[in-house]
This record gives sequence, C-alpha cells and structure tokens, in this order.
Amino acid sequence: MKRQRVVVKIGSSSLTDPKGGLCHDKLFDHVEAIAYLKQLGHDVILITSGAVAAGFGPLGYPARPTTIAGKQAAAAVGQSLLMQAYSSAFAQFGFTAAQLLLTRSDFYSRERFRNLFATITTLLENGAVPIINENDSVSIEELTFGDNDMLSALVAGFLHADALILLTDINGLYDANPKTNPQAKKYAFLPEITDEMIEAAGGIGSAVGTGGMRSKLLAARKALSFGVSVFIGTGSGREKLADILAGKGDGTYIGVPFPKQMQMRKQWIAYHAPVAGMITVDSGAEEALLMRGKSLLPAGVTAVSGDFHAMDVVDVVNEKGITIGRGQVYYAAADLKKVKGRPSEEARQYSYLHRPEVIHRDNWVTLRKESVSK
Ligand SMILES: Nc1ncnc2c1ncn2[C@@H]1O[C@H](COP(=O)(O)OP(=O)(O)O)[C@@H](O)[C@H]1O
Ligand SMILES: N[C@@H](CCC(=O)OP(=O)(O)O)C(=O)O
Repeated sequence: MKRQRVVVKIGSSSLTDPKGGLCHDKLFDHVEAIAYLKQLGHDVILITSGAVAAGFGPLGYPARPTTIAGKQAAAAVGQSLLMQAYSSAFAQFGFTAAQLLLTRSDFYSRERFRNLFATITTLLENGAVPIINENDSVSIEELTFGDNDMLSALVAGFLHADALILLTDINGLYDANPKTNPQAKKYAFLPEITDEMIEAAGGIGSAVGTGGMRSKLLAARKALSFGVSVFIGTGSGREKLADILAGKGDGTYIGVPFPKQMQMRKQWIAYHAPVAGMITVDSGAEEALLMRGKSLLPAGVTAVSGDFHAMDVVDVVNEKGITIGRGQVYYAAADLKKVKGRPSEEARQYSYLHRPEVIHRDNWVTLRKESVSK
C-alpha cells in the first residue's frame, strides 16, 4: 500500500478509566498501533483528548468538573500527565512524541496556519509523532473547536490526510444510541452524512467524553468536505490501525473506501466545490497539465481573476479562453498575481503551505483534453 497520511483521534473514554484518571494500558495499546503504522511507512498525526479526564482526579475533583475554570485547571494537570505517558510509551518503539496545543484562532491567522503546517511537516520528516490537543487551559469558550472531533477534521483537511480515524468506545455509528436503545442497528459504510443522521445521533455515552456521536458526525461531514474519508470505531492490539486502513476495522466507514480516497477528492473538485476564480495559463503549462500529467507551476500562469483564497477551487483556462480543468490552489489570488510567471523557488514563499505548485496534480481535474493549444 502506498504511504498514507493518517490522522488518528482518540477520545477521552479510550484513554482514561470510566471515573477519570489515565489508563496506561489503553494508552499503550494505541501507541503500539500507531508505532506499527509508522513502521509500515505511514505518516501518523495523533489528536488526543483526555487532558481534563486525566487531570481532574489528581487535582482533587471527585468527578469531571463542570465549571470552565475547573476544566481548564484539570486540563493543565492532565495534559502533562498525558504527554509524559505518550513520550515514554513511544520511546519504547524508538519514536519521539511532540506536543502541539492549538486554539481556534490558530486556524484564523494565515501566519500561524503556515507555521503549524511547517512544524508538523518537519516533525513528520524527522520521524516524530505530532500529538495535538486543544489548548484547553487558555481557550475561551466561544472560540473553542467545539471538541476534538472537529479539531481532528480540520487538521486532517489542512494536512491533506488520506484518512481520519476517530477511535472511540463504541464500534461505529448506529441508527440510535445503542447504550439506550438495544435495537439500534450499526452502519458499516456510509457514502455521506445527512442531516437526518445528525439529528438521530445521540450525545455523550460516557462520563468523560464530550460531544458524543453527533459531534463525530459533524466532524466527519467536515472531513468529507475536505476530501478526507473517515472511520469511526474501535479496536485493540498492534494491528488495529493497519486493519482499519485496510478496510477491516470494527466500525463505520464514511466516504469513499480509504484507498480510493483520491478519486473522491477529485469528484469534489469537479462537481461540488464552489468555483472561486479563474487562472489563465500559457500553452506550455496547458500541455504539461493535459498531456504530461504535471502540476501547474507559477511560471505558466499568465492571468488571475477573482478574489479566491488559498485552497479554493478555481477554473483554469488556456490562451484561447477555453476551460481546460479545475483545481484547488495553493495561492490566494492576490499572491498569485504577484508571482505569476515567476520561478517556483521564488514564488513558494507566498504559498501558505510553502508549496511551489499553483495546483498540485493531486488537486487537479481535467475537464477538456481535446482543446490543447497548438
Ligand atoms: N447513534 C449512535 N451510535 C453510536 N454511538 C452513539 C450514538 N449516539 C450516541 N452515542 C454515544 O456516543 C458515545 C461516543 O461519544 P463520546 O463519549 O463523546 O466519545 P469520545 O470520548 O471517544 O469522543 C458512545 O459511547 C455512545 O454511547
Ligand atoms: N481537549 C479535551 C477533550 C475534548 C473532547 O473533545 O473530548 P472527547 O469527546 O473525549 O474527544 C481534553 O483533552 O480533555
């Protein structure tokens, strides 16, 4: 299997005891499975919950605190316990754990966004395991991600992950909460998430979790909109994540089956994404895109119209004004205007992902081939 970029999110209930407090056996089981995925050559980014659940006991609370200050204080205690446990467990497999604590405003600022991307990329290049949680102790309630399910979907989208795996205490999505309705039936595969499913999904099932299945479905829908397929479920043992990636997991698969994920992203670009602008390319770039399977580079761009942002979808037209394809851009319109016609190495500083391509091959869909300019 080709190298995959996988975002794994682990919920509080899968890391702590029902009454709170870190469960080292549960945590080790996940670490072993992540280490195995890395040994198979995949990139893994971990989104971990559990700071509040791990910290409230040691801080002296009998149950998960309900006040914001209580949760924030518990998270400050629990986060360091979590990282201590991850660092020592990953070290047993020869991997280094790296902590990143995010707030929603990190996603609003392009500069922070860019730094975050560069940091995670550098960590992955060096073989480390990026471990992300919300920076609970400083997050302001109105500005939180909602929960780590949504955070994991946003991270999976912006890292162009191949798959988002939401590990939880239940083996998938049911048509009703199985903890309260024993007749509930499990979905094995869903092509999409409908409003009805979100309505039907219930809330939290454990004393330590946050959003329940509803928040997972909202997150799954967000991930699908970025072209990332999702798995919600459970598992145990070293091979559980590899099995999930191979389509053999105990849970619900949402979107296109993982190996065919690229196809889905392209479908989204071709048929669903709003088109935010237009780029004109010269005949060399047109030929590279249509005949040689290459990415679009800044050097081949001759004109830019519309007010698009980086990662928006734009139409690409040739010198005759004929639309030849559509793709997701790494540059905002204003930046692309500055760098059109320039060498990639000069231009890439303006791309928020530091990527030289204007449209990477993976984010390109050909709409007309017969129109190549002569
Ligand atoms: N339709 C549903 N299908 C499956 N689980 C559901 C459903 N509705 C509610 N749940 C509950 O969601 C829980 C998982 O959510 P949560 O406790 O937030 O987990 P985590 O801590 O892993 O994020 C399950 O234990 C289950 O009780
Ligand atoms: N950031 C919080 C987790 C919030 C959260 O979404 O929890 P969960 O529903 O268990 O994934 C913490 O570390 O306690």
